[in-house]
Amino acid sequence: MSRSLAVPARMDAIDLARMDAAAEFVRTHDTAAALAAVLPTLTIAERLAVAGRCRFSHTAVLVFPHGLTELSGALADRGLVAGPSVPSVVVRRRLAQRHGRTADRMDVRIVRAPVLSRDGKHCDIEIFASLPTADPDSENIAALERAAAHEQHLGLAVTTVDEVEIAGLRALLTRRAGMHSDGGGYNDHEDLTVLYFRADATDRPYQRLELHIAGDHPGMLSAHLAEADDPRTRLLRLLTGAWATQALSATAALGVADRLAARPGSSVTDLALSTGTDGDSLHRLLRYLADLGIVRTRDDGYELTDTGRLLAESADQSLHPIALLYGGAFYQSFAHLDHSLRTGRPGFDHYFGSHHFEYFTATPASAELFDSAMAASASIFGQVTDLIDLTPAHTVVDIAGGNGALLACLLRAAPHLHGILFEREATLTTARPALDRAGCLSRCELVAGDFTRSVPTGGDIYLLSRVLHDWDDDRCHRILATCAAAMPAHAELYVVERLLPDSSAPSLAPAWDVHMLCNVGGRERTLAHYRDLFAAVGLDLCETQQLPMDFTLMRVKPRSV
Ligand SMILES: C[S@@+](CC[C@H](N)C(=O)[O-])C[C@H]1O[C@@H](n2cnc3c(N)ncnc32)[C@H](O)[C@@H]1O
Repeated sequence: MSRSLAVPARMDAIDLARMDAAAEFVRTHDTAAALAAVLPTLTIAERLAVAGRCRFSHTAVLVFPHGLTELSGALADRGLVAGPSVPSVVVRRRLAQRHGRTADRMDVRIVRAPVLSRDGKHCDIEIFASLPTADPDSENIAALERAAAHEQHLGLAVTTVDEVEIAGLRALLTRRAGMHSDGGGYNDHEDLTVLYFRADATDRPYQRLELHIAGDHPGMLSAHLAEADDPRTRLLRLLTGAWATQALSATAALGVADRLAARPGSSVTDLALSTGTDGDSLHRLLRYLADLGIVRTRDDGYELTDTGRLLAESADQSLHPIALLYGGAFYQSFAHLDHSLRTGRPGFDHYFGSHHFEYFTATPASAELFDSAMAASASIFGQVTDLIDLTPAHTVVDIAGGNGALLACLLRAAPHLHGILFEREATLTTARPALDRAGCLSRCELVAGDFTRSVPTGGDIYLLSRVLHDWDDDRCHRILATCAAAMPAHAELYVVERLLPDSSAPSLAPAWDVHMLCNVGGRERTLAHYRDLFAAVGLDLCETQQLPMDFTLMRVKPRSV
């Protein structure tokens, strides 16, 4: 029953319904269920890693009572007991910033009311009570805040104060769970650091998550706040993606990365002299590269970060050729994405006048760069080797295997194997010396041909790595049909591709799908799409295995009759 108040209630039906929903959520969830609800894109193992370092502690709402008496009454009406109030620091400042005021013109208190979670653990609903002030706009602000519900969140109490573990948690939330920093702060009244995260997805009961950490952690907090861009800043950062591509590509092309790899701590003067660049311009580039996380300062010079090291040609599994390709031909063609969007045809063909395979054939230097760029992802190939049982096989046929990097991995892992590299004549020219350098040429047959017409028969294992995504469904059917026709009944086909996720899970595949649209004329696909392509030519998808860099290995077999 509602209590009679001396003044009419200020809290409205929205405030009360939000408090009810917050309490009900706590009663019906435990830590595992709460994490599943707000972090649906994490794998079970990742959620277990979060649960190992956090416990579900509260749900939070912002409401607008006249004062704490009205709030306590509303809580009592719901069978809840208001705990003592504490001044809010972080939410008060956020409210002030949103409405262009100084924090001293806002009065926000934190009141917690205990509620047992589904597993009987002590949790709270955390209520931010924004009290009226002399500000003539108080009621307008209350209405705007009620409509936007900016402060609703689900709170996790972090059970570790180890900053490395907390950094790992932040990385899981931002890189794997698709959340981004939504600010935070330190409340000295409670000696608590809070880090807020927000997901743009609307398919979850709380879009915001709070990590609630005992003590003051200024370094961690400032790193988190630096990532909390407002939408305008975030969009501006995205719009400068082309600048980042060129900065990285120039760093690779001019040998800056290699010089830094050879001489970590080099001064700008030394770097400029050794790379033939202008000192002031190079200095400005290095400052941008530091912002991008590619270099960092050391004494009075610079050194590469782990990410930056991959730009050096000399690096193990270097991405140098990819930097040159993405900053070169594929950069120029990406400027014609609008053509692809209007016509469904590659911007590359529109700009260069021919399909990229033909263009690369006609310009051998670009062809070599393309083949090296493909081989630069060879780090995934090592893992493919571990996932295929090579023992019973005699012959591996790599269809459109580029310069033979994957085939060489398999042949090196299994000295009894014989390999066939099936490629276009032009690519075999660069593949031969590459296989020779890998020490595999003597066990390899190089066969030139067109995979839409026929491929070598009699293999035990067939490979199609990053081939199908180059083509539309009709061409894929043709390629797969020639493979199916050549494969003995016992043979297996292994397909490497990036799968489009079924959910909003973060993945490299959507970006590469647009790249395929604009540069190649192909597409990335979901697992179900691939299964249908295989089924249409009598092949069955048997198994999938996850590879690094969001690739998947699919095992496919001829359907037994
Ligand atoms: C994206 S690359 C993949 C290379 C390699 N499998 C890898 O994963 O690194 C696609 C390859 O398909 C080859 N290719 C294109 N058209 C072909 C055709 N009609 N017959 C055989 N190979 C072809 C290209 O030469 C190129 O090396």
